[in-house]
Amino acid sequence: MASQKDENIQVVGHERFGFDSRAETKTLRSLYLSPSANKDLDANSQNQEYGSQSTYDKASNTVKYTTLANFPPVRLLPNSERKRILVTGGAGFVGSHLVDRLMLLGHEVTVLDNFFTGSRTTVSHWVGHPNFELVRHDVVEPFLIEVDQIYHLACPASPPHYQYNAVKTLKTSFQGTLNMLGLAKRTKARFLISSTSEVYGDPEEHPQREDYWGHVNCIGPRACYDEGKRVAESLTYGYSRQDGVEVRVARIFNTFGPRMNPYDGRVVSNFIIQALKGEDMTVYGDGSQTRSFQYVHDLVDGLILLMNSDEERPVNLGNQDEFTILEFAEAVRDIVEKVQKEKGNPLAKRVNIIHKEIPQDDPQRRRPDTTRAKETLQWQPQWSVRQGVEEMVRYYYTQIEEKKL
Ligand SMILES: O=c1ccn([C@@H]2O[C@H](COP(=O)(O)OP(=O)(O)O[C@H]3OC[C@@H](O)[C@H](O)[C@H]3O)[C@@H](O)[C@H]2O)c(=O)[nH]1
Repeated sequence: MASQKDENIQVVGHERFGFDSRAETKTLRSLYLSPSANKDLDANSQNQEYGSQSTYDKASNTVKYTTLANFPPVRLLPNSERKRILVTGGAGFVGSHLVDRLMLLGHEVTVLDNFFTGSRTTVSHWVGHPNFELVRHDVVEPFLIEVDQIYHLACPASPPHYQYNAVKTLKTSFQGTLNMLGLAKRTKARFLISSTSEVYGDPEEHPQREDYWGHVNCIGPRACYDEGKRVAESLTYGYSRQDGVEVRVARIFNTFGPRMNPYDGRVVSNFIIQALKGEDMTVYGDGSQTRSFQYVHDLVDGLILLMNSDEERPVNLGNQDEFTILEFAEAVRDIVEKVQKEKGNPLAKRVNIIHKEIPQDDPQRRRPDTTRAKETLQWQPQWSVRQGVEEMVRYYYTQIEEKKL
């Protein structure tokens, strides 16, 4: 897991396409990392005034919730620059990081979420802020609001979650996208959909470029998500051609970071939690299948750039560093051991890596060709996988320590 640069990244985001998305990493971290984990990564980190809404008391095994009087300072934007932004799935893993960024930048943000896989706690630090609104709503039902931009992220994304109720996943992808495109048409809002690398299925071309049409088993267990997202893309371009809706399509490759549901079954959270708890790490199959993992702040940078650019074609957003799953398991184990040692809490013995049956239709190789994102958005990931995994390990470490997991 060679890292390109492991220095502390102080600022994320860009000033481009008339939209300034820069934010200080320490401010973002204060919204999801505990003060001690934050200090470990950055000795100059702010003392957290707003990120921590609950305090765990070991002696009494109680947790104290505080209604926050303080919000993180948000940028003051002139009316002409302040946008009304809707984020569907805004209480999910990716959505909540996007919401943090858009809020810090000074925009008015409305989050729609049915909390099926998202959680109110991911955005609770903004509840009560005058620029923020949280609405429990399922996108399969119409929703009316006046907005300038729509980030349509709502859909379960982890294979066990999206397969749990396949029909609902398809309905969310189709009906939900139809409703949000209808809203974009009526309000003339710009519409961005979070599509996925899964539209390429088990790819026969490597790496995957946006003009590759994919290799999807339309009757397999993954089809509800893969075909759901494919039809969602078709709908999106239908509205663009027929109704002139301004559309943006992000094909998101494997993404990880803090606030990922630790039990959603995806590989990064599974491996970290298993290693932290001293349990066997479960590699599916022989572990020779590959993935390329991007850190969530890079994805948020890419989504905002894409939304504000002129690029109407689909754009891959992902990290190009490709690992076999077995290599990745070993790398995660090393990082977890490093953090445990630093915390003076090493495990008595190294966790084992064991093998389990590989799920049907599991893609064998996956790596994005990100030439288009580089050329049209001037975007490329700045976080190494190691930096991201380490931050995520520290996040889960304190969650376990504080008995939140
Ligand atoms: O405990 C585990 C979990 C997963 N895996 C393997 O790790 C690889 C990655 O699995 P994940 O479940 O994290 O993610 P997948 O790549 O299968 O799907 C993901 O693709 C891109 C996104 O759109 C979605 O978030 C998700 O569907 C797979 O080969 C899987 O079989 C393990 O070896 N062990």
